[in-house]
Order: sequence, then structure tokens, then C-alpha cells
Amino acid sequence: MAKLFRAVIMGPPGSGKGTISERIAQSFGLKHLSSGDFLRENIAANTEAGVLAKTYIERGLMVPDHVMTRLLLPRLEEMTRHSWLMDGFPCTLAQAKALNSTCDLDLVISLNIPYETLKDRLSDRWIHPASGRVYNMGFNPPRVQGRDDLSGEPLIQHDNDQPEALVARLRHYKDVAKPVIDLYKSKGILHTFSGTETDRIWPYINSLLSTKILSRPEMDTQHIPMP
Ligand SMILES: Nc1ncnc2c1ncn2[C@H]1C[C@H](O)[C@@H](COP(=O)(O)OP(=O)(O)OP(=O)(O)O)O1
Ligand SMILES: Nc1nc2c(ncn2[C@@H]2O[C@H](COP(=O)(O)OP(=O)(O)O)[C@@H](O)[C@H]2O)c(=O)[nH]1
Repeated sequence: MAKLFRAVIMGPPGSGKGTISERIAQSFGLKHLSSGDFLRENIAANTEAGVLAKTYIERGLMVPDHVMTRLLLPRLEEMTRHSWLMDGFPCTLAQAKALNSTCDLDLVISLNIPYETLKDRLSDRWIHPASGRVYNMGFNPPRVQGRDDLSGEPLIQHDNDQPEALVARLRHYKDVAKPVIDLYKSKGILHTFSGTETDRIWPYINSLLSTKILSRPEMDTQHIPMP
């Protein structure tokens, strides 16, 4: 059996982690795992960790490391037969160390996007809160303005996506991500991509992954695109 592939995608808010993860999942058959999705599922199901996480998210705060690891690591440990790409975790050194003790990562993608680009994208980001699906009025608009494509429910904007909150969020990202990036650099698995447009970065990520993921048929067949 081909070796399973484990990857992480990192980057500041608005850098395109979710957008690029979806493309990777579609093209390479990896399962796209998202910390935000796990949190939303747990909040909806009223689990102990979900109830706790909600109190932080409602205040616009990061969820504490021990809650994140308690929530995510058992789920990752269960995924013994799937290759996956994790988006949104780890985002602190403590989370990275906890993940390290659970699995060996093959690759880390780090997105390096200029501030002005992040500001423009996020001020135009619309979200379907129940699912976390994201839209951008210029880049990937919903089919019906202001409505989620699948459910038809209204889209919202987050206050913390607006420029006033963004500077603090980016500063926080830089502070907490730096030691994580240094750790993955020292392990020799970090690949950084810089640019202002997802469509221009994507071919480079695509060709990197094409060299790393050789045996697609062994992967989760549900996610393999039809020929
Ligand atoms: N690894 C994590 N550690 C702590 N808190 C987290 C983590 N991942 C997500 N959260 C929390 C903070 C977020 O406000 C909330 C929802 O996450 P997410 O859906 O990734 O949205 P987001 O919009 O804040 O991130 P981004 O702007 O990077 O896409 O969950
Ligand atoms: N204009 C523009 N918007 C983009 C591009 N790539 C992603 N977006 C949008 O920018 C926002 C942030 O992207 P997202 O994937 O949510 O980033 P994340 O916060 O890192 O997960 C979303 O509204 C995307 O639709 C791009 O190349 N150009």
C-alpha cells in the first residue's frame, strides 16, 4: 500500500488557505480537514469541547491550545486510512508539538501574501456561517448575490475581517506562527509560496504536489476526480 500523505497549510487570515485546500483536495484526492469546520461541527453537536470553544469564538478569540488538541488529535488519529491536508491547525507552537507527537508530516505549505492584498480580500469576504463556505464578490461570487450557493441562506461578513481588526489579527498571526514556521523549516518540510493571486500561486503548488504524491489510486477514492 502506498504511504499515506499528511500535509498542513498555513498562512495569515485571507491568504487563501481554504481556497487552495479545496483545489488540492479536488486535484489530489486528499481529505481537506479544517480546524474551523471541526469547531463548527462540535459547536453544532454541543460537545463538551464545542461548548467551551464557542465561548472564545463568540468573543473573537483564539480557542486555547488544550481545547484544540483535545478536539483534533483524536480525529486525526482515527484517520489511519486517509491522506489529508489540514487547514487552520496547528497555529501555535504548542499545537505543532502536540501534532508532532501524533503523526509525521510530509509537507507544510506556507502562504506569504502582502498586507494590502489580505485587506482587500477580507473586506470583500462573505461567509455562510453554518458551513464556513466563503465567497468573494470579485473572485468567487455566489450565484445569487448575498446567498449561499447550496443552502440559499444569507451570507454575512465578520467584523474581524474588516481593516480595523485586521492589523491586530495579522500581528498576532506573525507572532504565533513564526516559531511554528521555524520548526517546520528545521525539519526540511516547509514550502513557502508568495504572491497576490491564488491563480498564479496554484500552478507552483500543483507541480510541487505532483512530485510528492505519486500513488493517487491508494488514496480515498471518494475524492479522486473522475477521469
Ligand atoms: N488552530 C486553532 N487554534 C485556536 N483557535 C482556532 C484554530 N483554528 C480556528 N480557531 C478559531 C478561531 C476562529 O475565529 C474560529 C473559526 O476558524 P476559521 O473558520 O478558520 O475562521 P477564521 O476566519 O478566523 O480564519 P481565517 O481568517 O484564517 O480563514 O476558530
Ligand atoms: N480577489 C481575490 N480573492 C481571493 C483570491 N484567493 C482567495 N480569495 C478570496 O479571499 C478570501 C480569503 O480566502 P480564504 O480561502 O478564505 O483564505 P483563508 O482565510 O486563508 O482560509 C475569500 O473571500 C476568497 O474567496 C485571489 O486570488 N483574488
